[in-house]
Order: sequence, then C-alpha cells, then structure tokens
Amino acid sequence: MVQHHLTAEVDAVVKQQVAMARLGVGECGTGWQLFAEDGEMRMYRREQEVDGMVVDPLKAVHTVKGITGHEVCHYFFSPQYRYDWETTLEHMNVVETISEDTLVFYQLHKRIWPASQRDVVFWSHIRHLPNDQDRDGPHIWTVVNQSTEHPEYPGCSGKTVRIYLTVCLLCQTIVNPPKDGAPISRNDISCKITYCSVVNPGGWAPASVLRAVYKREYPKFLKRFTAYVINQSKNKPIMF
Ligand SMILES: Cc1cccc(-c2n[nH]cc2-c2ccc(F)c(-c3ccc(S(=O)(=O)CCO)cc3)c2)n1
Repeated sequence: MVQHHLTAEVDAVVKQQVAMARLGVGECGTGWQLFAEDGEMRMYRREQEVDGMVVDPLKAVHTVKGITGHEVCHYFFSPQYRYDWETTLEHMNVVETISEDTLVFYQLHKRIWPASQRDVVFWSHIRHLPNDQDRDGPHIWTVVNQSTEHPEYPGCSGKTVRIYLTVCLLCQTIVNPPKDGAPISRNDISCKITYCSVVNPGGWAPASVLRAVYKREYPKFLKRFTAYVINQSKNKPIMF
C-alpha cells in the first residue's frame, strides 16, 4: 500500500514533540515562567516573538485522579466529543481520514474581541508508546496536532485569519494497586498530563492582548477538558 504523503511528517513531528514534552520545566535557565496555578495544574510559558508576533510556547502539567492516559487522549482526539468540551469552537469538521489514528481537521473558532476570527487546519495523530521507565506499566499515550495545508481550505478567505499551531498532549497513567490484591478501581489510578502548545496567531495582534487571552483561556480549557473526561469515564470500565 502506498504511504500517505503526510506519514513521514507525522512520525517525525510526533517523535520530536514527545521528546520536548518530556523535558522538565524545572531546569533553571530553561526560561519557563510559571503564569498560572490551580490545585495540581501548573502553567508555564516562555516569552517568544517571531516577526513581532507573540508565539509564546506554553507547557502545562496537571495530575488528575480517576482517569487514564488512554481515556484523556481518546476524548481529546475523537471528533465526536469535540463540541462537548471545546467551547470556543464555532465549526469543526474532519477534512480527511488518513488512517484510524490520523485525521485532518478544519476548525473555526469564536472571535475574541478585538482580534479577527481565527481558523486552523491541522492533522491530529493518536499513539501509545511503551513506558520506558516501567516496562510492565501502562503505556504512555499522546495526541499531536500540527497545522497543515489542505487544498479545500486555503488560508486566504479574507474573512478569517489562519493560525498555525503545534500541540502535544502527553499522558502517563499512574497505578497504585490496592494492598489487598483487590481489582484496580478508579480510586487507584491517576493521570499525569503534559500539554504543550506553540501557536502563531497568523495576523498581527497586540502582544498584551494575546498574552491576556492565553492567560485566561488555557487554564479554563485544561480544567474544562479534564473535568469532561472524568465525567465521561466515571461509570465506564477503565480504558488502560
Ligand atoms: C485554549 C485556547 C487558547 C488560546 C485561545 C483560545 C481561544 N479562545 N477563543 C478562540 C480561541 C482559539 C482560536 C484559535 C484556535 F486555533 C484555538 C485552538 C485552541 C486549542 C486547540 S487544540 O489543538 O489544543 C484542541 C483542539 O481544538 C486548537 C485550536 C483557540 N483557546
């Protein structure tokens, strides 16, 4: 079977993004600054501008009880749930199904005053990786979203501004088996989530406005999304 033209790119970007997501933020001199905290959630950014535009890389780390990395990635990747948790969506459709673990999405997001409305085309890939710290432990799961071109969605409609993003959601399931050898329940599991994103907003927008939007939107997004996964999963068998 002939490989899809994106397959090589998907493989390279996933490997690179997983490696970056695994890097800690603690190392001094890495330039990561903590900008939001809420319980177990910590949000860091590096202030970075390209051609005068804010493209601050973001790294969020969060630990959530009662769900697994497979469940978090399943609900993040699968299109049928997206309108449930992505509340800034005005329109979303799957432009192409490259394989069962690789889709191409078009998304039109709600306008954030005073900037013009943004849209984005990206491939999205879900994958699980052996847990190299604990060979017998549950696999690590990841979803990588990477902007891409698509002939049906040229980025020059004029009405909206096309944004460019790279997002990596990396999830590690932690199991604390019950002492008495009872079956593992949701009280015995938690998920360590790392969410990395670099967004080029496309058209120019004031740095102060963009940074204020990120500061407000990212913590809301991660809390809302993880609460959604907890609620969807709680009465279902555990997906390891
Ligand atoms: C979480 C967040 C941060 C910064 C801005 C906003 C936001 N508020 N109103 C409109 C947007 C907006 C505009 C354009 C976008 F591409 C995305 C966008 C955000 C996340 C992702 S994703 O890949 O992480 C999850 C899939 O939607 C994709 C697009 C979000 N939301």
